[in-house]
Amino acid sequence: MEKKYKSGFAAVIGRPNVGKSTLINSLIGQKIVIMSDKPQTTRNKILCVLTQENMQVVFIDTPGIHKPLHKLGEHMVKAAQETLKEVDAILFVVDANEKIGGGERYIMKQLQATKKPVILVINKIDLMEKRKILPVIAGYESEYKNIGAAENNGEARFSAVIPISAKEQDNLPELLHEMDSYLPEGPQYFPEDMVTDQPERLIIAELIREKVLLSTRDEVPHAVAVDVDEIATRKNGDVYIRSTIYVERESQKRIVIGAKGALLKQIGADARTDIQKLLGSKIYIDLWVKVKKDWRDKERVLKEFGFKD
Ligand SMILES: Nc1nc2c(ncn2[C@@H]2O[C@H](COP(=O)(O)OP(=O)(O)OP(=O)(O)O)[C@@H](O)[C@H]2O)c(=O)[nH]1
Repeated sequence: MEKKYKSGFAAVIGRPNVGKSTLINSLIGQKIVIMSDKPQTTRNKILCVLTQENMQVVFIDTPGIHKPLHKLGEHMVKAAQETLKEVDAILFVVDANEKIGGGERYIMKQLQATKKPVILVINKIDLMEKRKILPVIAGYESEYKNIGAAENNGEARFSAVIPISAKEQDNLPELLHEMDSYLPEGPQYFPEDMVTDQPERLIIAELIREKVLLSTRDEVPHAVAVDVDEIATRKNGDVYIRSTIYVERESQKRIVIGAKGALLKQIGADARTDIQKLLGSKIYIDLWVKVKKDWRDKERVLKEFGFKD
């Protein structure tokens, strides 16, 4: 019998520096994850789309989940938790060589609230003697259980534990094989060439969204989605980008546009600087603001990210 195609979302969670970007890059086989040292102000970020013969996985980052509460608004933590409730699996990436600390415990607590399959990915095993890996696994399992007992009065377990080296590309097929069992049957949503094509669009949208959030501060709290409607390269190499910023209310639209369009202009100018860095060409940017009440709906988000009907 022919095996059905599978597709879905996986969140990649872990403290800074554990190797999330390296893992994504190794999975994809080319460097498309934008490593940014800017503060993570956004809701979610598509890290990459991995297309294989039997499955397609969209890896996303949910910034709100890896930082302690005091550093972030509660609403961002909530937003991240909501996202995690919609993914099919969660990859919790840790550094095998680091002791379990407050950061990991904080994340594990969040993860238990999601009730989703969590795959513990123990990274950087190339830096460790093989015999020392088992105790690391046992350490995490017992912590997770304890947190589960304290939080939910119940036993909590990782769905799987996979030791890997993202850098040496060790055990990655096993990780993907494991993921396959958590993905639902579904179509190949994104075209195969997504890896090189779409992320650029998504990253541009992401950069614009970041500028909107930065320049409006908390006045349009995360009620913003950005679509890149058109990217056209002119004969001389300049790039024209038309993009729509979606907000949920008229009042938010007024804020984003600003007095005499000043804020929108500023957003465009700031975004242009970054996009120019990304694309390496001269950029013209045409920004529109629209009110769309239901963009938060899952369907809307899926569409935004290029899903077909
Ligand atoms: N030896 C070894 N080093 C690794 C491995 N994976 C990642 N690294 C290194 O660890 C450092 C951090 O890796 P990143 O991939 O940037 O980590 P990250 O989790 O994405 O970090 P943030 O973007 O800060 O959240 C880099 O110097 C990587 O080269 C691994 O499997 N083995």
